Amino acid sequence: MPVKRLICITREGSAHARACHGALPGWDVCVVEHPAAARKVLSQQHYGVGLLLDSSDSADDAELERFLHQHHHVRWVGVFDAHRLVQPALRELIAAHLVDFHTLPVDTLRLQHSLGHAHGMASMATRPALHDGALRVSHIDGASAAIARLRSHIDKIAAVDAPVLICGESGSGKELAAQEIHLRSPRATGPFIAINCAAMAPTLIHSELFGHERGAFTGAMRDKQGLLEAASGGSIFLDEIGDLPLDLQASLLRFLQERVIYRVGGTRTIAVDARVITATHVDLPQAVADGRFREDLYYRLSVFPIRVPALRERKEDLPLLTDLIFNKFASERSPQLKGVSREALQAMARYDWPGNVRELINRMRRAMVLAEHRLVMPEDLDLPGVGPICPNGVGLGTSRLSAERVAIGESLARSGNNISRAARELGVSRMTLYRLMAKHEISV
Ligand SMILES: Nc1ncnc2c1ncn2[C@@H]1O[C@H](COP(=O)(O)OP(=O)(O)OP(=O)(O)O)[C@@H](O)[C@H]1O
Repeated sequence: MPVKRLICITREGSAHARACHGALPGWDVCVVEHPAAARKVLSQQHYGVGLLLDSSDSADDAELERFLHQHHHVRWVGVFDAHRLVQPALRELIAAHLVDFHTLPVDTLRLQHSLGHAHGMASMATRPALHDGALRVSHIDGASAAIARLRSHIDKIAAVDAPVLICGESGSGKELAAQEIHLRSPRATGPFIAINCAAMAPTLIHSELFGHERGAFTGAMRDKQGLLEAASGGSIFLDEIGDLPLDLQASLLRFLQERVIYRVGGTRTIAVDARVITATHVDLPQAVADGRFREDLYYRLSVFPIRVPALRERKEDLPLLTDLIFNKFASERSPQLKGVSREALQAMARYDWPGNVRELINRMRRAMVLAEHRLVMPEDLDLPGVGPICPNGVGLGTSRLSAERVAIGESLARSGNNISRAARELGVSRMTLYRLMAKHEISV
């Protein structure tokens, strides 16, 4: 039987602590004296269950509240002096953060029972593939076939030292993909420099990218290295490349052909060894056709074109991404909030996410702060045009289809795309699940 691990916050030497330890056979207990010490332990090791023992000093409650808020993954059980239970702050803390509580003197059998229950619940919630850093191969999260394809492209492209052009809608993860290419490439130990060409003033962009020599223009008091030079040995990511002014397109083309640059006002060539990764959310071939983008540069940049799929094309990733966002921003959430409701996930699946993952992050963060229930509800997300499951104009058939698709997507995500496990969980045969996946165009 696997050892059950427990982190226990208690004052050393307390009689209650000794009594409780003796009463917990089968548990591997890590005892710490205060939340700060527990924080350190939890940053290094995973504990599913925690015990707050004999915290008889109400002056510590605010710190304890902050700590519990941050460590909501742990199922906490508390043991308190009965007379403290009249204190409103402690009552709120128990209601918001604990799965069970006991009063002193503790009934050890009952305590064992609630810790066992907490352990069972914690093990249900564990997703090793998400929590174990060693298993994470990418920080582009998603279990959909579209993301698997993207990761596989990135793997291949990373190894080859040629320009990459990343296309995709705003907020879909183009910069993340660029970082991933860099991190998986032989240049990973070199710099990764990201620039948004649309955000830079046209008058500055030339000297920012290529640098300048002293006296090149008014205010150029000394020589300055440009971002391309700074990226030597690593990669430079030029976001919104479609917005690069035409004269700079010529300079960039020259750099790609000759691997040398001229600083503004300079006459000597400087060799630069930087991989160029570019991204655009506009249709570059159209920009070429309109004369806004050089055709020769387009072909140079798009040796390896990759496309980051929009979130609406991979809605089966929503439960997993939502879960990750919830955990990442858990410290900002309203205290009573424990997770995201099935209804909210269903509403998300009916929304098209024009702002993609960035919009999902923003809506979730807002919902987590403003939510008034234990779970994020559809109304907390405030999704435009997404009414209740069966609003006017959306028939039962459509609602059923959408719910079916979400349920399949969630189940596949939970089972790590294991068809047999997902089919068992959904209560259908593997054949039926394959048929339903084909119907909803879900692939793993
Ligand atoms: N698959 C993903 N997994 C985890 N986080 C993601 C994923 N895709 C995007 N994000 C997150 O969404 C946000 C937007 O991503 P990113 O900046 O890479 O998008 P972008 O396509 O470059 O946007 P823009 O076109 O506006 O520059 C970031 O916080 C990023 O970490």
